[in-house]
Amino acid sequence: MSRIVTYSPSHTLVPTYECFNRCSYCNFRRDLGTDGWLSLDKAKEILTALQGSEITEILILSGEVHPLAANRESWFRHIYNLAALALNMGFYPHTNAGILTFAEMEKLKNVNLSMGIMLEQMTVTLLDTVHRHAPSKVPSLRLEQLQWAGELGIPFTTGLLLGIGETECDRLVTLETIATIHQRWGHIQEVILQPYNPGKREQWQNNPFDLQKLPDLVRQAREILPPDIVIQIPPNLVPDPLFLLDCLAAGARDLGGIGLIDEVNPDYLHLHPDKLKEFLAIYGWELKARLPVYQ
Ligand SMILES: O=c1nc2n(C[C@H](O)[C@H](O)[C@H](O)CO)c3cc(O)ccc3cc-2c(=O)[nH]1
Ligand SMILES: C[C@H]1O[C@@H](n2cnc3c(N)ncnc32)[C@H](O)[C@@H]1O
Ligand code: MET
Ligand code: SF4
Repeated sequence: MSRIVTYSPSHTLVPTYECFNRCSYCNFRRDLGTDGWLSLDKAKEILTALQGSEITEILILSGEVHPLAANRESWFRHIYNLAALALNMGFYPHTNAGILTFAEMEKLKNVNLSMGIMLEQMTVTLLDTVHRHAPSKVPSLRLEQLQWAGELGIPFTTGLLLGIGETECDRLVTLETIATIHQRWGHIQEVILQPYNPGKREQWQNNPFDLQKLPDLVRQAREILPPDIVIQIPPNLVPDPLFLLDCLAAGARDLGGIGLIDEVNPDYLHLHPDKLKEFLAIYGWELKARLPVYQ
């Protein structure tokens, strides 16, 4: 019998690429005033074209507006409207718009199946390096997001960004933090182990995370995290399929959202799920589509 690994057939909608943070590794953000908003009409056009396809999840991934900026309220309303539109058109929205207020999160819960925010790392010294110009990456703020999602009972995705200047010990601390949060509320569905990969647009241009280290980290994560949390590896960021197999052997069981473009890493294309399925089958793994909420 083959073992099962899942993925979510997904399409990403980007309300805006404009972001007041400047994470050094980001290939997604645009400066304020250089990108508009995705209109509801355009979104409707995109979603209409996706109806009847295999896509079930709409990932709403956004650049962020400062919490005190004059246009914060209209930015939030726009994200809400996009999620509501996707839901009304029969899709399952999953929003990651960075740091939200408790009230914003509570409202977005009504139009999302699940939501998420990456913890990145709990390491405060990164605020002197890659997160120097990114107030949204203060670890205590991100941790609070996980706690609020727990209080609100929102099925939640989080994860670690690997290779941004953290130590091996830092990674374990971040995993232990997620485990502790989950023990209290039980709402963390999946933890993404996301290797940093340099892209064409970013300032940083650092070396990619050493993939040799990934299977061992998956193994450690499997020991630290409660058994009902699924470990997710984005397959396009692990270009050597043999490493992907090693990650599965170490306990990873999900490949995340797979669509045409990975908006966060546009330089790294996804293999078509049919091709991935064929490849994995050779090694005794059955690739199965799932919804944004695990059964
Ligand atoms: O295809 C992607 N999906 C991303 N997802 C979606 C994820 O792979 C799953 O599709 C959803 O969590 C649904 O289970 C994220 C979700 C989050 O909550 C936080 C960060 C990410 C990051 C990515 C990403 O970089 N690429
Ligand atoms: C949406 C998530 O995408 C991740 N992210 C941002 N930039 C990169 C990159 N160059 N490589 C890999 N992941 C990245 C961060 O973890 C963010 O929280
Ligand atoms: N800005 C959000 C975050 O960093 C989500 C998109 S990142 C490309 O958490
Ligand atoms: S990673 Fe998210 S918060 Fe950081 S600059 Fe990019 S879009 Fe903004």
